[in-house]
Amino acid sequence: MNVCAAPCPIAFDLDGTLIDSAPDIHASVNAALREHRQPTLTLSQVRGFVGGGVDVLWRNITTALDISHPDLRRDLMASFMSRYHDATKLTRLYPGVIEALNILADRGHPLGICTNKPLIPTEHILNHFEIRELFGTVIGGDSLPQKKPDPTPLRVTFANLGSDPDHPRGIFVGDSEFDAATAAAVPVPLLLFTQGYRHKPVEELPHHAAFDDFAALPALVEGVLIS
Ligand SMILES: O=C(O)COP(=O)(O)O
Ligand SMILES: [Mg+2]
Repeated sequence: MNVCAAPCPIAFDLDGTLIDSAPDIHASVNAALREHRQPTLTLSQVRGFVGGGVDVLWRNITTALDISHPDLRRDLMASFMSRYHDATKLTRLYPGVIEALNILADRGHPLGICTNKPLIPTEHILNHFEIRELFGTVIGGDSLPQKKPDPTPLRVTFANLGSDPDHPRGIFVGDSEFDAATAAAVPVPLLLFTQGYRHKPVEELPHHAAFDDFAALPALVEGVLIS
């Protein structure tokens, strides 16, 4: 595992890590399904489909609803995106996120976003919560040809934050199987937020430390750093 000295680049996942966005994703999915006279899904079903980006979300939805026609799938995704690109009404920051980000920024750590959410809704939600300026780089699910769990987006995030591209240094903060696999592939330490959209028990995901309250994050970051 690569170690990092302060100031250390810190990359954050978005959905299920900084924000609880599943209610807005659920609402946009169901509006698209209704528009095309399809059955709707529960919040917990949709929450379980988040993490791999929009293509994975809709692959899961069409499998669950047994929708096989490619034209219908394309129309559903277009209808979804027309709502999702600026959906913020039902989305909340997890408690303590702003305070933790400000503490880490004040300590001089360069901060970035590495999400599988497409860039347009990502930028929209960061601006909505007035936290966009805290991040030196924002890599979305459609910013590069690769998505998490491919390590490339996280490597690019750290490189954009000043890390040597050939020897990535940094810390990743995320919530899911996708994030755990990505951090392990770079490799960098993962700080796992346990209140997000993970499927498996915490013990089954490779991680450096786990936390359920953002108030604990600054101390966990300090614990990773070499002095
Ligand atoms: O939108 C998704 O499916 C995943 O987004 P995340 O990478 O921020 O968890
Ligand atoms: Mg996530």
